[in-house]
Amino acid sequence: MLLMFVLLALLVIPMAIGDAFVYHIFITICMFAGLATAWNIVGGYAGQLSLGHAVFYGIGAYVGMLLVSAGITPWIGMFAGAGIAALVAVAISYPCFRLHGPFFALASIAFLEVFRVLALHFGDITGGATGMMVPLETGWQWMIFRDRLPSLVIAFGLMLTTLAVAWGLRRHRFGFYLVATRERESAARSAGIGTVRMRLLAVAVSAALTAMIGTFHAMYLTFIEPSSVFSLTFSIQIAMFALIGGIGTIFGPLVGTILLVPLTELARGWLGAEALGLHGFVYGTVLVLAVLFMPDGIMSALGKLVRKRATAPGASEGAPRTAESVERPAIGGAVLKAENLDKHFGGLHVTNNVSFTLREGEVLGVIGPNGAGKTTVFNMLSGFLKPDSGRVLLRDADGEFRSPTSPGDFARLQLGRTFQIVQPFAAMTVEENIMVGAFHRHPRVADARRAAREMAERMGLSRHLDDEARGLPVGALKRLEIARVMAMEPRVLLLDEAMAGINRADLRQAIELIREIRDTGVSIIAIEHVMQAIMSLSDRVIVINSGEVIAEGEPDAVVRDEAVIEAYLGKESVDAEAA
Ligand SMILES: Nc1ncnc2c1ncn2[C@@H]1O[C@H](COP(=O)(O)OP(=O)(O)OP(=O)(O)O)[C@@H](O)[C@H]1O
Repeated sequence: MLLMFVLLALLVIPMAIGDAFVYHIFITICMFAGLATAWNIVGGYAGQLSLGHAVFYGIGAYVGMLLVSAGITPWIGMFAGAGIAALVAVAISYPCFRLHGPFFALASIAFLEVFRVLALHFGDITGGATGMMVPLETGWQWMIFRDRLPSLVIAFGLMLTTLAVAWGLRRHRFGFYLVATRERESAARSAGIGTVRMRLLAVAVSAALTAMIGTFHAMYLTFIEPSSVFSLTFSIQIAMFALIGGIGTIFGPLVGTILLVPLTELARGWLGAEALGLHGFVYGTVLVLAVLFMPDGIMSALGKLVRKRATAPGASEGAPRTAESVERPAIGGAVLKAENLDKHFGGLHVTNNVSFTLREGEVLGVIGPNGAGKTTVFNMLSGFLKPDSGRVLLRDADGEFRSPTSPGDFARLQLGRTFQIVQPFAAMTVEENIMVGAFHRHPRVADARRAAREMAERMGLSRHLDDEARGLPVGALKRLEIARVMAMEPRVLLLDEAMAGINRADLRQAIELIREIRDTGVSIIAIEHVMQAIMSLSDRVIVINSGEVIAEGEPDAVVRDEAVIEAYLGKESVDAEAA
């Protein structure tokens, strides 16, 4: 409601005042709000801090201008520019996505400089440093007007389009995937998300929208030249509006722009004549204050003020729901086979000829001293590491054995894994975290939400549904990790120290929970140091020491094995005595 009012005001206020300068300010607000919102799809949702977004704005401006010079309307030029910008965005972002944080930002600045130099160099086409001017034909066809009102209407329309795209994206599965990728790339990959593809899509959409606004703005200014179009200051301004308003939020960039653009323009208007540069000082002071007092942006600060952490009606108090007792299915044939897995890290032989089989409906415990290579085996069983030799075979739903290679392939074959150090999507709510897993089986948002709520109830997380994952206690975080994976409805579940660091009450619940999961027919491999859990859950145990399987069998037999006592259990009891 408030948003409608604000948006309407952007159109009505300049019309009511009718002053050309006021029109100019509001056109600038709409343009920057659109640009900052488009930037936020990459910088906020996907977490790639681009400081070179003026590249796409410039492509839109130049393509539009060149086509107008050839007698083609900017309404077509706008889409041509968007298409070219999207292609350029994919081409230059693909190699840069390996870079994170400041390195990605630096690379984006480098590309901006390359485009500025190219525009100067190909002066025959772009007019070089002299710039390009539109042929002064007015009318809707050329997007050039004597009055300011039509330009405001177009800028407003472009801003609304961009906001609608950003809003739709964030609420769509794609938006969840983008934010999950930003928060924890490995957890996102284990949920079957093609993280590189997601980022490329984001950058393409963002670049296309930015270029469309670029075409419009070139027509509005009627003149462009390389240093003002491919400008670092301009790029930083776009990012700054989004950062101050609330990076990653849907409407933060709009709010940031509405507050900062009038301030810049008015300060320039009022103070520019009095004292040269003073407007920059005023603007800078406001930025510093905003960063000091609202480091996560205005929208986050407002969100914290109004957020009510309401308890969902009928929510359980944190204990996993006890399921009606289901008869445990009989253990079946092989479902996963590790064959002669060998892995080196430099000179370190981390796993040596590791082979074992997991059978359907079985719980296979994996124990061994710290640094034995257990997690490395898990990483090979889930596609995060490629073995130097050997292979992993996973049975698909039709009973055929396949040899998947990437985490996405493993996820598609219904293998889910947790991580030794929990990997929640910290800035997402508990519900959203579980939805990321649920999308695997339920592509529609409403279905995924329903499945996530059911899973939260089963895991005793209902009380926390609307809480951000970053604030959860350890026990709940461990349950959330399992909930996200279970929402994928896996047939094979890999648990990496799911019970480390939890208290006794939580431990009993966790053991019960894993029994329930097992009784639904899921085959489980669990790395665990908590012997109580290993002894009460495992049907079989394998012991890994120095990268080799040194024992395998029923839990009671394995713990009496001399080699196991020597390598693992004995050492632990000596440690316990010493403590
Ligand atoms: N990416 C890597 N690069 C180099 N060495 C690694 C890498 N990952 C693991 N290692 C080393 O490989 C060995 C096995 O590590 P791994 O994490 O598989 O052991 P673990 O049995 O899971 O231990 P823990 O019980 O402590 O988790 C260790 O010596 C570790 O330092």
